[in-house]
Amino acid sequence: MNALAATNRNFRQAARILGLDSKLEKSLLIPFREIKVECTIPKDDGTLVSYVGFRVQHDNARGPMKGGIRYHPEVDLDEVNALAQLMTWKTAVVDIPYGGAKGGIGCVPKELSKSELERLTRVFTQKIHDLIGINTDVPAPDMGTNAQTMAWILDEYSKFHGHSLAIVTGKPVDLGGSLGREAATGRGVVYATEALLAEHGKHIKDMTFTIQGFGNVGAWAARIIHERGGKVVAVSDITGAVKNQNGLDIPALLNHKEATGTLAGFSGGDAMSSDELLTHDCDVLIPCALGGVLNGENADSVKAKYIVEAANHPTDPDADEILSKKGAVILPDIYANAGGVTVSYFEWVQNIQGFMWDEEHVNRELKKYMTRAFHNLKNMCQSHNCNLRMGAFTLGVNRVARATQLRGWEA
Ligand SMILES: NC(=O)C1=CN([C@@H]2O[C@H](COP(=O)(O)OP(=O)(O)OC[C@H]3O[C@@H](n4cnc5c(N)ncnc54)[C@H](OP(=O)(O)O)[C@@H]3O)[C@@H](O)[C@H]2O)C=CC1
Ligand SMILES: O=C(O)CCC(=O)C(=O)O
Repeated sequence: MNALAATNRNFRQAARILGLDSKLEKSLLIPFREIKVECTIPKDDGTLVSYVGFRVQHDNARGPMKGGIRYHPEVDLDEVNALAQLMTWKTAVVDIPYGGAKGGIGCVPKELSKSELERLTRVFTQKIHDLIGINTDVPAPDMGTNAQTMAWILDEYSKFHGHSLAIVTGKPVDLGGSLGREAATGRGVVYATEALLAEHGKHIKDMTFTIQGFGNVGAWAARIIHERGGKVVAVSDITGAVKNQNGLDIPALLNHKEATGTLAGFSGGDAMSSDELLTHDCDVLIPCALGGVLNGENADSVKAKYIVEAANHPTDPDADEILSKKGAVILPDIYANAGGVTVSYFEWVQNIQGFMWDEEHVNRELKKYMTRAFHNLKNMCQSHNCNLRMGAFTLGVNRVARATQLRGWEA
């Protein structure tokens, strides 16, 4: 089952639990707008190459649509649709005044030079600039994109619409970005993990962690867990994995990755295959890379008791079922990784106010939003007798449904 079919299925189950009217259910499922554009750029050697870019705007009942832009070879319309829909429920789960959107370009960013990436980003922005906006749709980084990508979008968009700081979030701090946004998704994952573990009478410092992906989200999550005394026993990137049952020296690993661009060759641990990482012995598994990595083939071998979904849609429905039968506890993506979009909201607010918050204030507010959302989602689990994923879906879907009804948008 692909990401869109799985997301639709979770939404329909939540709609049933909430007893939503079938017309409202249908209208919440259909995306507001799907954009598909051709982006042709000259490569550095002068040859022309074309890429396909997408932006799916899923729902705007609760506010401007919000979501990242992904550069990855597997990006297609279905995947972007699923991710856009997840953004709608995610912004509602943490109760920030946004709808959901997502974008992407099917490309291999590591095979493009910096100037090719800049041209591609600028052409994509030229193709979508009149369909995004500070009060309509605000992009941000996702896999394969970063603060520099957002700076190019801001600059290109501003050529058409005048200086527009709030058109993207996750920008460089020197160009109106928020302090704390770069770390926010990983930090939010840690706050979410703390809230979950506290429910079970446990603490990060007594637990072992395995982390798939060592990019923005994975590296920040690892760093903060390590700072809090948690033992990170294995991590992976696209080249493979490294393990150490006594706990990896995360600052040394960050330096190694920064210096060499890879985890391979790190002397403070033993190499392991990426596939083995997911079934490695640990208390908490945190997928921070691609979707669908936990599936019917490997779920039964997963040893972690807690799975914290820092990636979007890392667990397919087969794995969901197998893991819950085994007694694993899954903290779902639309809550667990919502720290990024929450601090994106703080960035947008700061840009609109023309006033910058200090980092302590950002982190304090982030903790407040993540902790409150956890309690709200637990309440949904109790009142509907459902697991954490359905607790999060019912919480998010219910808020969007209410906003839709209040606006009088019901069919
Ligand atoms: N950035 C954000 O604010 C948010 C991101 N997310 C989600 O978190 C996930 C990660 O995003 P982000 O950290 O931004 O992305 P990045 O591009 O910064 O990092 C992705 C990481 O995944 C690794 N990776 C890619 N393929 C594999 C693989 N097959 N096996 C193991 N590792 C792999 C990459 O390896 P290498 O380093 O070798 O390239 C890299 O370390 C995505 O699902 C994204 O949607 C969710 C909310 C917000
Ligand atoms: O920060 C944002 O606006 C969106 C981040 C994102 O794409 C996500 O949460 O999946």
